[in-house]
Amino acid sequence: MFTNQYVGFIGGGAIAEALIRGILQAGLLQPAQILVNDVNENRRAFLEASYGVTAIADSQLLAAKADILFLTVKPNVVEPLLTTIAKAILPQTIVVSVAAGVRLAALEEKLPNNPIIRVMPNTPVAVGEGMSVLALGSRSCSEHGEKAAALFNAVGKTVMAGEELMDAVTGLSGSGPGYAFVLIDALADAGVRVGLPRQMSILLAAQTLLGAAKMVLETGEHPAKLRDAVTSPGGTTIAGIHVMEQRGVRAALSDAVAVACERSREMGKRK
Ligand SMILES: NC(=O)C1=CN([C@@H]2O[C@H](COP(=O)(O)OP(=O)(O)OC[C@H]3O[C@@H](n4cnc5c(N)ncnc54)[C@H](OP(=O)(O)O)[C@@H]3O)[C@@H](O)[C@H]2O)C=CC1
Ligand SMILES: O=C(O)[C@@H]1CCC=N1
Repeated sequence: MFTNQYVGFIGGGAIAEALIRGILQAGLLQPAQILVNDVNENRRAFLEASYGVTAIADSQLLAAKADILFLTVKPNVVEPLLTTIAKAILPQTIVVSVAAGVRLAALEEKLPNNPIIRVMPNTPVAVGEGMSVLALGSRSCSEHGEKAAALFNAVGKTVMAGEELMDAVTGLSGSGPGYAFVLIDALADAGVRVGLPRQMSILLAAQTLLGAAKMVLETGEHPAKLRDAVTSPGGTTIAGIHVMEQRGVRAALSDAVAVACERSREMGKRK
């Protein structure tokens, strides 16, 4: 599907690196097929040295070469960047924007000919366990969607959705690894508090969340049913869960997702 094709990234930061690492690890593309642009020369050199990809200092040159072009800059940089590359990009190039809050309509206005796809991935794409949600723009057909989905399927799970769900997706799975790292860190600290060595505690916390997540995905059971199976009557787990409920862990997570979703909405309104 990607033979003799170039995949370009403008913006070589955290999410671009996670995608490049995951895509190469999956063997979907060869390093020579990946082109990267970043304003920072050191960053370009780092990506070239670490992954064997080709760094291009001029974003217009990269845009002109890419068959699929990822926009992996911060949301406020997307529109000026599109003004810069609009004349250079070929009309058949598929543009994939991962910028939080940036609407398809705004992208399509700036690039009037290209098929555009808006995606919200997350950083676990770096280890093949990403969660990416794709929304097709008005000029994208199913073939464009399948091509983009193939890249994201290689680095995790993929769902197609309407753009109206993107702010909610951003609040849950886009930002979600951040919440999960806080939880793992907090559990690891808690383990240290009750006497576990630090490294062992981090392993126990991370593997426990990984195992629980895998059980939800593999059994298809409702998480509440799986939780019930851990909680022996009068036992340890129900004693711990009682404290979580008392301290509002559920409500805190609910508010975290709602506030992040709202933040994504606000970013979409910004001119
Ligand atoms: N990180 C995440 O978990 C996720 C991020 N996203 C989205 O991905 C995008 C990038 O986020 P993230 O990777 O975290 O951000 P980073 O700041 O890590 O990466 C952005 C990179 O782009 C560079 N840059 C800035 N301006 C330009 C330009 N005009 N041309 C080329 N490169 C430029 C930045 O350099 P400098 O720092 O010097 O300005 C930086 O290296 C955002 O829109 C975000 O919403 C989406 C899903 C998840
Ligand atoms: O924090 C952010 O704005 C980006 C979007 C989703 C995850 N990181």
